[in-house]
Amino acid sequence: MTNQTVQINKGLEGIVVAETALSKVFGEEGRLIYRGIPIQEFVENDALYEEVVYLLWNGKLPTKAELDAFMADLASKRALPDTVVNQITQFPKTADPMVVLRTVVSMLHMYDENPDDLSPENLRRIGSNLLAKFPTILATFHRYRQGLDPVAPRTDLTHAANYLYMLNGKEPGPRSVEGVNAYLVLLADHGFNASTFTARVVAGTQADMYGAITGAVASLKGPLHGGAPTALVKQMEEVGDPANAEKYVEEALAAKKRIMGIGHRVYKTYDPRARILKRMAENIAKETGNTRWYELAAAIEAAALPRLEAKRLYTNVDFYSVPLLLSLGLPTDMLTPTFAVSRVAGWVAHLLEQYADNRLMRPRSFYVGPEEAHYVPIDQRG
Ligand SMILES: CC(=O)SCCNC(=O)CCNC(=O)[C@H](O)C(C)(C)COP(=O)(O)OP(=O)(O)OC[C@H]1O[C@@H](n2cnc3c(N)ncnc32)[C@H](O)[C@@H]1OP(=O)(O)O
Ligand SMILES: O=C([O-])CC(=O)C(=O)O
Repeated sequence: MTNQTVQINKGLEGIVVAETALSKVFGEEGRLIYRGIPIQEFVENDALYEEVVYLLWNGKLPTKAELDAFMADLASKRALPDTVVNQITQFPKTADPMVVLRTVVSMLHMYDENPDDLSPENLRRIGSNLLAKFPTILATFHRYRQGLDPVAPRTDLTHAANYLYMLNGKEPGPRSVEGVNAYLVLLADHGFNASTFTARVVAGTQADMYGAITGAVASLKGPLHGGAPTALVKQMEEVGDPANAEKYVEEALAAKKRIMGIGHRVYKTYDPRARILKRMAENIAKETGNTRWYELAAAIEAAALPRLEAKRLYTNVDFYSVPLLLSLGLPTDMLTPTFAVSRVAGWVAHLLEQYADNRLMRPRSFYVGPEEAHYVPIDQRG
């Protein structure tokens, strides 16, 4: 093989490595379906996040009785072992919540009686255990770092409502619950995105599900993936006022900087989730009177898109998640963790597929180092 004959697909662009029946991204058309159902139908019908999780994990929408049982099971798994809560309260208060999440997910393997059994029933048990506990891990840390006691999870609230309740210590209003629930619904799965692929690579070695999800959280944290909102907040703060957006974007692009929340490996048009999130962010901004973030985002987008259209770069899901979640009162460093609260549904669903039909993931690299060199003893090296 020479570098003339080998085809190198940097970033695995366009490479198909497995089948999935979970979600399909129509990159040219700007459409997304979960098991055939267009994502906007879930939002239009006020579907609960738990319904989407059930759909992804079971291949069908739940009946009322199935949903009730599924929600009761998740709610019963929300609490963390006391030892884990104690450990979280030893972490540095300045820790990044994504690092806390990554660490605690890995730690939970040690508190599970049967963590390495890869049978489908056990994998479902672990998947629901993790999905149920993500909000509790984050809320426990968020309260501790503010010097507050953790709030025990409630079993009578939905996933979205309980998350907000544990973060803030008070029952959230319907607008916040609706907003967070819709956000969780929209981000639950997205083909072979980087964090999902990471999870599948780990599972491909038949390592445990805790390890695969730990890897997925690590991958989501990066600014080119789920970490983009944090970087976008920084850019918004630099812009400061919508009137500065044109100048800021022009200078940033001239300096070869990226505008965060713009561009996508698969979408060559506006991300359908961003369209919905934009509308929601605008409505919430108007309703709450907290318009700062929405106005900044809209001004940056208006300055960026005409300049980036020629490269087919459009608004992605991370962009309007910023004004939406900030207007709902989430702190900046909880944006990416909240993405993880949603996406764990997809990770688990993909892992169920991967373990059920596994083959070790092992691509090749093209070696460009020297073909012949020799060991030199340390005292003879110059
Ligand atoms: C949930 C999610 O993960 S959605 C994505 C979240 N990430 C972001 O929003 C970060 C900003 N966006 C990006 O960095 C990219 O668009 C990615 C990582 C999402 C996709 O990247 P890729 O498909 O690998 O595209 P690649 O990095 O090759 O860029 C292609 C060209 O577009 C440019 N480009 C890509 N994104 C941007 C951007 N946000 N701003 C400015 N220019 C950009 C690149 O500089 C490059 O230009 P060039 O051909 O002149 O060198
Ligand atoms: O699919 C991708 O590459 C990134 C993305 O939008 C997601 O993970 O939701």
